[in-house]
This record gives sequence, structure tokens and C-alpha cells, in this order.
Amino acid sequence: MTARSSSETARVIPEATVARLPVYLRALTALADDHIRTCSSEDLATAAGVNSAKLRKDLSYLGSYGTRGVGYDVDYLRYQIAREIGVTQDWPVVIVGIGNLGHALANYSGFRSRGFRVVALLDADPERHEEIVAGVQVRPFDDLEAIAREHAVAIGVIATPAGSAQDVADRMVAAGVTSILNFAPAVISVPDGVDVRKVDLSIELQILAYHEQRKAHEHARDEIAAAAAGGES
Ligand SMILES: NC(=O)c1ccc[n+]([C@@H]2O[C@H](COP(=O)([O-])OP(=O)(O)OC[C@H]3O[C@@H](n4cnc5c(N)ncnc54)[C@H](O)[C@@H]3O)[C@@H](O)[C@H]2O)c1
Repeated sequence: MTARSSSETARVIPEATVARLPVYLRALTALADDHIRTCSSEDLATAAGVNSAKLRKDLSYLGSYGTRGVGYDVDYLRYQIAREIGVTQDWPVVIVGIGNLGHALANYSGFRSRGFRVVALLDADPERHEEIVAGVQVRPFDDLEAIAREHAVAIGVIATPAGSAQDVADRMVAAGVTSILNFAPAVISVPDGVDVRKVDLSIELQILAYHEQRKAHEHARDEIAAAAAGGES
């Protein structure tokens, strides 16, 4: 990994840009897989589903401006973004709650390919402790502290029922975990310095349902307007 200068590490990138960097990284990886060496900001913006002015502004925070007439070097830009996100290094991750969702997450090969190594699967239910999921044995939740210390775990994933999420988060924080990905439908409180990202598929579905409902209303309104116009003629 390349050493970072103090000016580089001090630079603050807006949160909205940070949220788009993984999207650019995924789009660039797809281009690289297709053996594409350079791309214009328009091509990359289309692949990432954003407008090109926003993409250029986002990449300017990384000091990446592309070359006029040539565009961006796909491999180098991938490296720059991966370095900025921190995925050029290996991140040990623990997953707590190895039920339906925990199994799916543990089996997801996309974590490893993006630099996240699942070092432990933890569950409070002793009946789960013999199980091996994706080559990793499920261990007692009480092993959290020892595992976090041994692997210097900074990132924890919560896949327990909502009622356990706060307790799991507290134990993670006490064990030195400073970033939490929470899948449980619960709001968890953490001290300053700990980041929490929440994933809630049902909220995403509800947002889509809202848009579907709006489209249906607009369609009905257009039909009424068309019928009224037909009646007038
Ligand atoms: N975010 C999403 O999009 C999404 C999607 C599906 C499920 N979920 C949520 O994910 C969570 C898990 O769902 P599931 O279907 O896998 O449930 P599940 O009941 O199959 O699994 C939950 C597991 O958590 C373990 N557990 C409970 N309390 C614990 C504790 N204090 N410490 C350690 N382990 C503990 C249980 O033993 C069990 O194995 C639920 O909160 C559910 O609502 C979220």
C-alpha cells in the first residue's frame, strides 16, 4: 500500500461523495473486466447511473481529473478510489447473529473480493455453535472481545433480531469495534467516533411502493383527463 501524506489523510470528502465512490468502483471493475483501459467521464457516469458533472466533481476530491481527450485510466482510477475507501487493505469483519440473514451474509463472496474478510461468525444460541458456514465455524457471542482483540476487528455486522441489536452494538463498541453495519430494524445508539450504517430492505421496498402508487395515480389522472378531452371533442 502506498504511504499517504498528511495532507491526503486530512482531506475531507463530502459524505454524499463517499457514498458514491463504491458505485464508481463497481462500475470501473465491470469496465476492467471487459478489458476497457480508458473511459470518458460520460461513459463512467452512465455506467454508475449519475450525471457526468457530478462524477467529475466527485473525482476531483480525489485529485483525479482525467486527461483531456483520453478520459480516465480505468485501472489507476480504480486504485485511487479503492485506496480512498480503504479497500486496498484487508478489513477483518465479524458477523453477529447467524440466522437466515447471517448465513446469507457469511456466504456472500462479494465481501472478500472487496477486501472484507469475515474472521468470525458469532451467535448467542449454543445450538448454532457446531455449524460451519462458508468455511467459518459459528462461535459463542461471548467470544467477541477475544476475537476482536486477536484480529483487530474494526467493523461489525449486526444480523440479530431488533431486540438484541443495542446490546450487541454495546458489546461491539466495548470490544473496540468502531464501525457497525446494522441490519436489524432498530435504532441503535453509539458513542461519538463510532459509525453506524443501517440497511433496511423493507424501507427500500416501501419507497418503491410509494413510487408505484404515485405512478398509478398519475396514470389514472391521465386517463381521466384523456376521457374528459375525448368527451369534449
Ligand atoms: N435489513 C434488511 O434488509 C433485513 C432483511 C432481512 C432480515 N433483517 C433483519 O435481520 C435480523 C435477522 O433476521 P433473520 O431472519 O436472520 O433472523 P433469525 O431469527 O433467523 O436469526 C437471528 C439470529 O440471531 C441470534 N441472536 C439473537 N440474539 C442474539 C444476541 N444477543 N447475540 C448474538 N446472537 C443473537 C439468534 O440466535 C439467531 O441465530 C432481524 O432483525 C431481521 O429483521 C433485515
